[in-house]
Amino acid sequence: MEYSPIYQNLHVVSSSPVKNKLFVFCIMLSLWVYMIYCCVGYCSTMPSLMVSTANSKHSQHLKKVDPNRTQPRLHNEGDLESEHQEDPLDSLDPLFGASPRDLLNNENDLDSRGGEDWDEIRSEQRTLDNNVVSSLFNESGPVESKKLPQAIIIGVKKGGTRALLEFLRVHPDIRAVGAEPHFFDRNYDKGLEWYRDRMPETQEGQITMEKTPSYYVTKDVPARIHTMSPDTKLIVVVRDPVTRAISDYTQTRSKKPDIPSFESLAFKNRTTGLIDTSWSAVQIGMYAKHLQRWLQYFPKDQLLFISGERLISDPAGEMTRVQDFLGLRRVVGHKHFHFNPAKGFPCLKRPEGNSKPHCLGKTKGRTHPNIDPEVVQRLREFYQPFNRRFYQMTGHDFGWGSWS
Ligand SMILES: Nc1ncnc2c1ncn2[C@@H]1O[C@H](COP(=O)(O)OS(=O)(=O)O)[C@@H](OP(=O)(O)O)[C@H]1O
Repeated sequence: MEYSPIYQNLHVVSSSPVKNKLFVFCIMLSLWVYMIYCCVGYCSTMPSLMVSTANSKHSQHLKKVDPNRTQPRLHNEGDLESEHQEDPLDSLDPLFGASPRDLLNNENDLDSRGGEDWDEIRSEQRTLDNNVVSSLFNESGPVESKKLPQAIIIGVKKGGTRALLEFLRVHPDIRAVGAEPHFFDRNYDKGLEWYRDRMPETQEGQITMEKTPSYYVTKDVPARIHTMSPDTKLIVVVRDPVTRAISDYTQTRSKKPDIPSFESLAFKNRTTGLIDTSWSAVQIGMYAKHLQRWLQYFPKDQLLFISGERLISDPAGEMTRVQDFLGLRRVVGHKHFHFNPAKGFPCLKRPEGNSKPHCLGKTKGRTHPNIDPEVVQRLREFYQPFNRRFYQMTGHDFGWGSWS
């Protein structure tokens, strides 16, 4: 017989019961060390015990990873329409008339593709739950099915909609599609079954959600959502309309660096100070106008307005309002947020463990260009009556100016 060192070694090990036991003991020891390592949060490849109690209770039922989710990608970290400027609220109605001049083309908005940034924190939790807990249940598991959304984040563009959706997706009773389906504005002819198919599977008691910020300003959308279900809960993240317009412009410029300056787009006539309300970046911020349309179809208490500013300064407080509005347990709170001073934003963290918080990617929080202060001031004056009306309609002062 040929000499084989492997055979020899195996033979030696298997022939000695003491060595055999030692071998098994070493393997067991390594496994235990690895498990402990995982439990304290340093491991992302093994089932973790870091899931919150509330999460684990619900996620027991989660047998599948959301097929709609993108794969994890980590990141560490006055009416001047007429020159007379009487009452802008009475005389302006851009959305019922001509379509906005959309130099800020949304079609290729990176955000439409979904919140890749924070997928890892959720999919990790849920996949692990699936692995560990599903084995404790019967083979077939609880029934899952795709449902039309019962709640939708309808706007506004650049308000903080992605952050809100990602915060909500931490909640075990919410399943949301990451990408923006744009069903009620761009894909309506595809039918409700197409729309339903975009949704993640849910179990009894879970809420299905999506976000498409252009809904808030699109003329036909309120009627269409009402036709789908008059009970749909609607969430709007609003932000100072001047900052929102600049953010909107910044996003477009990042894709089309050659576009004209903000100042030249904002005015119809810079000398007279006439604001160009046909520019979508200006038009979107006339929140009161858009709200009028929604209130023709939905009662006020079916809409929740979240402050984009507070979503940054007090994410837990705003999340409490949203969870209450949706009739959910208050699961997402202070312990899920870590403020990242370098980014200037709250990032999501696991309640336990010491893994790194997860922040939104670099398409959020871009540096805004410096805009001529006179132009900013003129825009503030322009929005003043719209803001005031919006505060009256919502019963909430969002604090976007000293006049309030
Ligand atoms: N936690 C957290 N992390 C990062 N960014 C945050 C966060 N909360 C709110 N924001 C603000 O969200 C702004 C983008 O808004 P949206 O997500 O609604 O944009 S989009 O319409 O979906 O493109 C984005 O606007 P810009 O700062 O102008 O880029 C952010 O200010």
